[in-house]
Amino acid sequence: MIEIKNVTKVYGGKVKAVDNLSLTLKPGEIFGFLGPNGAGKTTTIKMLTGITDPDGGEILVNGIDLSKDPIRYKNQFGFVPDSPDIFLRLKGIEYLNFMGDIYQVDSTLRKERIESLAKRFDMENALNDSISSYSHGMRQKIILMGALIHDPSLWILDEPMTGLDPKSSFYLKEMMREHADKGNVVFFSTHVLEVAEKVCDRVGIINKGKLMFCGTMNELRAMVSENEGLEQIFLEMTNDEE
Ligand SMILES: Nc1ncnc2c1ncn2[C@@H]1O[C@H](COP(=O)(O)OP(=O)(O)OP(=O)(O)O)[C@@H](O)[C@H]1O
Repeated sequence: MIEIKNVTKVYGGKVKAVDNLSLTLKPGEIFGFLGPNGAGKTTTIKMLTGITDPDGGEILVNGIDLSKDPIRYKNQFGFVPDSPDIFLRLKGIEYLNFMGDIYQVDSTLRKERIESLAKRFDMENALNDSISSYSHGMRQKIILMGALIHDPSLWILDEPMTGLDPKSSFYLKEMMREHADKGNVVFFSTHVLEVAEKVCDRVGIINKGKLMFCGTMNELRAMVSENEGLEQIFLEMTNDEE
């Protein structure tokens, strides 16, 4: 469960990247966070993961307050950032073991998880190569595998489908569903409406730091008139003209 309460982030004293945002995500749901470029999605994710501090409001994951118990808080989630270009000098397997060490995953469990994730993402033959030799999609996959190695209850994924081939994207969506169905929460950002439409139980639409809509895809569809598509509603909600 994620509780974001009246959270605000202001950059440089003037850019309100996130403006009084409140969201509650319940166990069992895949939540898609949608918005155009610069809407405040990454800033929200950075606050949710403790990378940057909010200027106001509070955030709780599974009842744990980020500002009061940051280590226990951070143990609750696995995070995949939008840029997978980190630890390029490590081999895939070294990176996974590094993540396993950080999260204190014991060796038997670690081996099992690495094998099963590598199989799912078709990475079995790439684990002994250095990450710098990987394609963008493979880098995305190794980061994803590292984020899931401690089997966190909450998944936080920033633009997770970008760069994945159709097969991996399909498996990831399937894994997201399975994970949510076990009573966990999957929170991911995207600027692609079709992706959200296919996998989300609920979506939040953010523009200029403000939440414009939060509800199920059916509730969003109900707002669409006969002559409009979902895309048009999305564009209207995120239109820059006042
Ligand atoms: N470190 C920073 N310093 C100053 N302003 C920033 C910083 N990071 C983001 N911003 C500004 O905050 C606003 C929200 O940016 P953010 O990156 O959260 O949007 P986003 O929805 O993730 O966009 P995108 O889809 O392009 O990644 C934008 O106006 C952006 O220019």
